[in-house]
Amino acid sequence: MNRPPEVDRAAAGRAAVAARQARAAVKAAVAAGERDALSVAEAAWRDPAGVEGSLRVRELLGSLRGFGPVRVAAVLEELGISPVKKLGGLGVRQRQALGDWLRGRSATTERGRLVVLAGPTAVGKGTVSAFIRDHHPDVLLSVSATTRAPRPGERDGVHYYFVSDAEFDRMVEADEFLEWATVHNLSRYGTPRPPVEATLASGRSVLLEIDLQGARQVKRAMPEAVLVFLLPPTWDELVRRLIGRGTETAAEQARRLETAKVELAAQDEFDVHVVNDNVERAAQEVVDLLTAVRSAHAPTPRDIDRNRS
Ligand SMILES: Nc1ncnc2c1ncn2[C@@H]1O[C@H](COP(=O)(O)OP(=O)(O)OP(=O)(O)O)[C@@H](O)[C@H]1O
Ligand SMILES: Nc1nc2c(ncn2[C@@H]2O[C@H](COP(=O)(O)O)[C@@H](O)[C@H]2O)c(=O)[nH]1
Repeated sequence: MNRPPEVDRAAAGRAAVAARQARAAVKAAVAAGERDALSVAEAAWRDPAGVEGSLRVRELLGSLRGFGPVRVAAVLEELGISPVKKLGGLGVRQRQALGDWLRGRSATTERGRLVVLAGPTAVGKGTVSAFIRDHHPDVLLSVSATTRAPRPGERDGVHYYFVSDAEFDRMVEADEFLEWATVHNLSRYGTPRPPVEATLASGRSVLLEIDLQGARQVKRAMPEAVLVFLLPPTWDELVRRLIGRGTETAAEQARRLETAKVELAAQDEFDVHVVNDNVERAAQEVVDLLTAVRSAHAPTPRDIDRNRS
């Protein structure tokens, strides 16, 4: 049966809006450093009719950090690509030229810093990380996956990706984690690898707020990562914070305090120690590590630590 033309027009309009939104999401992911521009181009060439394939080359270039219209136009001219060309419509030579250019660019972009924030339960890791997320949008705060249930007020994709045991198993099998661990002998937590890799490659810094086992795994996988141990002013204050937070049962609090003793005993494995007696100051010390300029004269984490003691 033939449908009236206005029905077809409405469906086509909805499809166009959806395609525009999908393209905008790809551009936003590249701009945020969550997707690497070369992998977007390669996806377009694998499937020219897909979302990436319908992205214009100038839109992809315009999503790169520091690339305004003038710089984009200059690169398009250098590569001999028309400003209206879509990624999926590039010929073999143009694909080669753009691919080489993107590869060369990522080789010369200085990688961002990876800082790992760990420390005993209730010391304030989440509080300090949230302060950094709210005041330093240039830093990517990695969102972990966990099998634990959300607490009141926690949102999926913001505080954690709340996943089932089966989904966590699948992610482990697919090697999707940079690190993962069973924490407090209870739930599993893991750092999704792709956003961390893409963000570091784009030159932005990444903060991981994870437990001791995860911190050790990251140091093995990426020795250049800076491990920060957050300390409470005193043991009694740590206990006060845990009980005052009121999010765990008495049994769970006792279990967490046992883990805390083990974690405090491992603090010498860390590059830097930060005492969380004041959230803003502790956050600033972590941010200084994330943004420190890497030059011959820049302080190393151990210098910063030494100067404080
Ligand atoms: N500098 C500080 N001074 C006083 N209270 C603080 C400070 N930092 C954090 N807190 C409080 O301590 C409690 C525990 O903080 P938070 O939940 O951030 O700890 P955490 O290290 O992330 O814990 P966990 O590892 O168990 O998730 C919270 O109630 C928080 O408001
Ligand atoms: N190894 C990892 N540990 C993680 C990760 N994300 C969070 N954590 C740590 O788990 C405990 C408990 O957290 P809570 O939110 O349940 O209180 C805490 O020490 C976090 O630092 C991760 O991806 N990997």
